[in-house]
Amino acid sequence: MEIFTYLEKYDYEQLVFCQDKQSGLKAIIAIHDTTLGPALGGTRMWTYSSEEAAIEDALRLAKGMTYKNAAAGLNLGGGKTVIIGDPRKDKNEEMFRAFGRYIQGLNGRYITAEDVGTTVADMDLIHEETDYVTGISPAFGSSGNPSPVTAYGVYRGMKAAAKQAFGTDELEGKVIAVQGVGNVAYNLCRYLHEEGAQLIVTDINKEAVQRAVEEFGAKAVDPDEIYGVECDIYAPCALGAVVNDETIPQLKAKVIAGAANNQLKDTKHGDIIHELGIAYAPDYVINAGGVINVADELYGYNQERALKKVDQIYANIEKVFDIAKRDRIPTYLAADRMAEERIERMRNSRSQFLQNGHHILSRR
Ligand SMILES: NC(=O)c1ccc[n+]([C@@H]2O[C@H](COP(=O)([O-])OP(=O)(O)OC[C@H]3O[C@@H](n4cnc5c(N)ncnc54)[C@H](O)[C@@H]3O)[C@@H](O)[C@H]2O)c1
Ligand SMILES: CC(C)C[C@H](N)C(=O)O
Repeated sequence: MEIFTYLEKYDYEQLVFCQDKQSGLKAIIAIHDTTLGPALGGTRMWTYSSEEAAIEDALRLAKGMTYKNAAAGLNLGGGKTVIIGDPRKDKNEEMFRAFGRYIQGLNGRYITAEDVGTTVADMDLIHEETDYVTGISPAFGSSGNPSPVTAYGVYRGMKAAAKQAFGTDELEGKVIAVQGVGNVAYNLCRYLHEEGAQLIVTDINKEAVQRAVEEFGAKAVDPDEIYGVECDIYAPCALGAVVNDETIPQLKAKVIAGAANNQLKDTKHGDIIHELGIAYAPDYVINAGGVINVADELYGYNQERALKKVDQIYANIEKVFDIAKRDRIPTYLAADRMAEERIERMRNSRSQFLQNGHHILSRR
């Protein structure tokens, strides 16, 4: 990969490589765009097949956070970290402490939180070295694990998408196919079950499936079967790239609404499902509940205020569908337009002079 060519093409600001021999830390922090504010995005720990794959993932995820934060109405830019390693066996205290010191070195340009492979306990270790971390333990007056709040946002966004497809946002009696019943989807299933939806679930983790069957009366299917089941709504809550050439012909659902990041394998798949009349709730708009929740820590965490903001995911999904109808475009493009327009408006509003972000006389 020609790194500077790539950074220039997609307008990235900064790429930081962090190495600590003693702890084994190998981390890549990507900062995409800080027009709206400091870059906020989680830290993913994963066993990448190559360094290039890790760099690509960090870059792709950081750009995704720029769009997610902008579309959610947050005054935050987009960034993300990947740590190369196996989260089940390569973690140690020194690693997260060393990483925290690297974050501190960026002096607030980047703020981290949980992502796949990292936990609240990891964030607490980072917090030993820097304040630029969110999703730390509630014992610190903080917001803790973002997953249940992400689930609430997905639930609200799914209702808004259902309204587009079925004329009502009632989910009672609707058949919903949930792919992956991990941290987010377990909580999502609880909301859906409480509203009277019928659940079909799958996961490669048998215990996770069993729990959903026992607690929510869900029907279990094998991982490969989930795409083709008879259902009203398909909720991808495991992996990315699940809407692709192989899966689209199998889909019976009228709505796609789930937590997973980067659900469309390629943008052309967003065009295809649009032509098929499937109502797609763009991933980064519907799954913004976690980042909205952790971002509230920057104002002194208030759960009520955070959940009120997460509730707005319903209106944000409605807005995406309105833009799609107005401009006759697929919803994934409408979401991009919504995010990009906000960034541009804010960039332009900064053309007036302000001393250090404050009025020139404010230090008197
Ligand atoms: N946790 C959050 O707050 C948050 C926020 C935004 C987006 N997301 C995204 O939502 C998705 C789920 O996040 P999570 O925190 O619940 O992760 P998780 O790891 O707790 O859950 C994912 C589940 O998917 C299962 N899975 C993996 N491969 C599968 C396959 N091929 N078929 C079926 N199941 C499979 C795993 O066994 C696991 O139970 C991820 O894509 C994540 O990036 C999470
Ligand atoms: C900041 C985190 C809560 C971000 C979350 N991992 C996401 O992808 O939205």
